Amino acid sequence: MSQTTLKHINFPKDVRELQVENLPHLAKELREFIINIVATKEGHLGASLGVVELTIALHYVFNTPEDLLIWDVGHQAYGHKILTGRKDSFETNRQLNGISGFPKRSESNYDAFGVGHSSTSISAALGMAIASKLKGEDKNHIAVIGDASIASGMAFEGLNHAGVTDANLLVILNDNAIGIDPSVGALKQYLTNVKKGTERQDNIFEALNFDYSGPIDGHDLPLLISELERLKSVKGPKLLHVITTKGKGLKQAEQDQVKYHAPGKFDAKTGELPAKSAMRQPPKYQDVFGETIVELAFKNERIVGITPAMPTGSSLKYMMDKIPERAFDVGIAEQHAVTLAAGMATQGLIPFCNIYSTFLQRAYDQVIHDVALQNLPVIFCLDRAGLVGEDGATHHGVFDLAYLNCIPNLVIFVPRDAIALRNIMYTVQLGIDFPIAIRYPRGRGHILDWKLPFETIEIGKGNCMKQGEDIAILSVGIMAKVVEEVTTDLNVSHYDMQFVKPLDETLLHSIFKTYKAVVTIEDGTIIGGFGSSILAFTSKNNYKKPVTTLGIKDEFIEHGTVDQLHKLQQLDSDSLKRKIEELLLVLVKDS
Ligand SMILES: Cc1ncc(C[n+]2csc(CCOP(=O)(O)OP(=O)(O)O)c2C)c(N)n1
Ligand SMILES: CC(=O)[C@@H](O)[C@H](O)COP(=O)(O)O
Ligand SMILES: [Mg+2]
Repeated sequence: MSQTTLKHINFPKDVRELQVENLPHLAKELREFIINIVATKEGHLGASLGVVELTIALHYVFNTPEDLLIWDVGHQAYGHKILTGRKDSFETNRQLNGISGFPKRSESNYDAFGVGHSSTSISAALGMAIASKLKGEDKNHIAVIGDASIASGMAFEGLNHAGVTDANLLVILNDNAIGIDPSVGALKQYLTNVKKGTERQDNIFEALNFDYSGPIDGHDLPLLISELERLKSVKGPKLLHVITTKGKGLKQAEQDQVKYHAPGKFDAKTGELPAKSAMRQPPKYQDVFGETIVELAFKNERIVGITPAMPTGSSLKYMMDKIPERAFDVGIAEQHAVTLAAGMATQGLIPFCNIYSTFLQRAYDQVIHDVALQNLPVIFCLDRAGLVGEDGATHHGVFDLAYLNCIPNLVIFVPRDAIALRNIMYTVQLGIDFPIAIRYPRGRGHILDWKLPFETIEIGKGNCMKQGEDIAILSVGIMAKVVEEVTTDLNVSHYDMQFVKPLDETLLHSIFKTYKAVVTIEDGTIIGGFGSSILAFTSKNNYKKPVTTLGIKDEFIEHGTVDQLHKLQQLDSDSLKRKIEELLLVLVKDS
């Protein structure tokens, strides 16, 4: 085959017909292709660069899609997508109406399982392997899982079960010694010792009845291929330990693996990131959290911070750097993070447990059973609430208001801006006798001067932002900004209710007595969220005024920019304005 392999490749036939000695050239082209597109279109970079050889080897050796290949998390699957029919659409990756950044069953039959949240691959592959056996089918089932993801409880549950089956399951541990941030925990130390050759006895995977092989160099294509060929004929659960370098092939990505996990735009030739803008910008909510917790923790020694594997993303890193003995990265372990916080709270500590809204879904029982039921004063800081943009359906933080709303004892606060976030953090560390969830979005707000002297926030109180006539718009969180834009032109009232729970009932009674109609707006699901609580309030109190509830509709929202998605959900200022004007017309007609 000529040197232009990727350009003319027709998958899978052409790849499988290549000589092994031609595969490194394909790997080189695949890397360049990924770098060139991610440099301009953005996305996850380092993880996919690290598994280029592994991707080629897997598709070369196994008969995908008949053999079922599952990528854990799926942020490393760009090479897989490009090789399996999505080369031409790859430039639409993560964009509105484009392909998803993660494997997705509806996108390709090579995507055996939909992913995005970590540590699901072993259970899913085991489920498929058991199904194949029951159906009498002879297939291979392969889960590729990273060193940070395999340390999660769910992965261990899968290993523990698989070890007592004769399922035809191959787990490939892609060990690059890093998650988004450096991997943590005793398992990480164990894997490091295995690599150094100081931990050859009592192999943890052999102890779980897996046929263990490795560690082998995951960039050595001939070696990978011969090892995978050998494993094809090994029966039962097996684990191949592969060592790779995250960011392989792009110098900067290898050197700064945290930044190049998902670097944004960069120069494809030099690997350089663009210079930071010199213009003063409003801070990211994450940095408001990170800087504020440090400021508070220096004064209040009972404050502790917890993150499950997202120190950089959440900015808890600031506290880990300044007060390391009170800031904990527990790895991809959301359930543990929540119950750890609960345990700390029983002993008088003030835990700020920072979890992305979407990942808290995994620790729902812990929130209910370990925190709320015991009414423990855990402070949940739920980052990435609302629509997160290009990560799409697996990552939007739109369910939290609904899934938290029904939990007794739990207070839910949604700051409208950075100052409110800072002030609620200040307020709750002064002392609370209930758990609280504070949920805020990804990225920057709009307030430049946010580091003002702290003020306390009265629990359960809303604010009147603008007094008008006829219609009251009740917002929570960053929707206040959208309402503000609309109410500059329209003579209606705006209330920032702040608390989804408890509702400010005194304020609500006065609103329902004053206005002809009420509109609620939130960046969470309409079902079960803030608006639904307002509807429940009206029916409980027998108010007959019309209430319009705006928010995320009853559907999974795909990927796109946050602005595009807000527009599609009619949560942008033009849509809100249209809605209010329609309502005003109806009110005029009815009067
Ligand atoms: C349940 C859950 N928690 C957190 C994340 C965020 N996350 C995505 S990738 C990642 C690190 C994965 O590391 P590893 O498994 O070692 O794969 P690598 O990136 O090194 O290829 C984390 C923490 C997630 N996707 N799912
Ligand atoms: C794959 C994954 O789950 C993370 O990499 C996630 O994309 C991080 O999101 P942020 O960029 O919002 O931190
Ligand atoms: Mg890793």
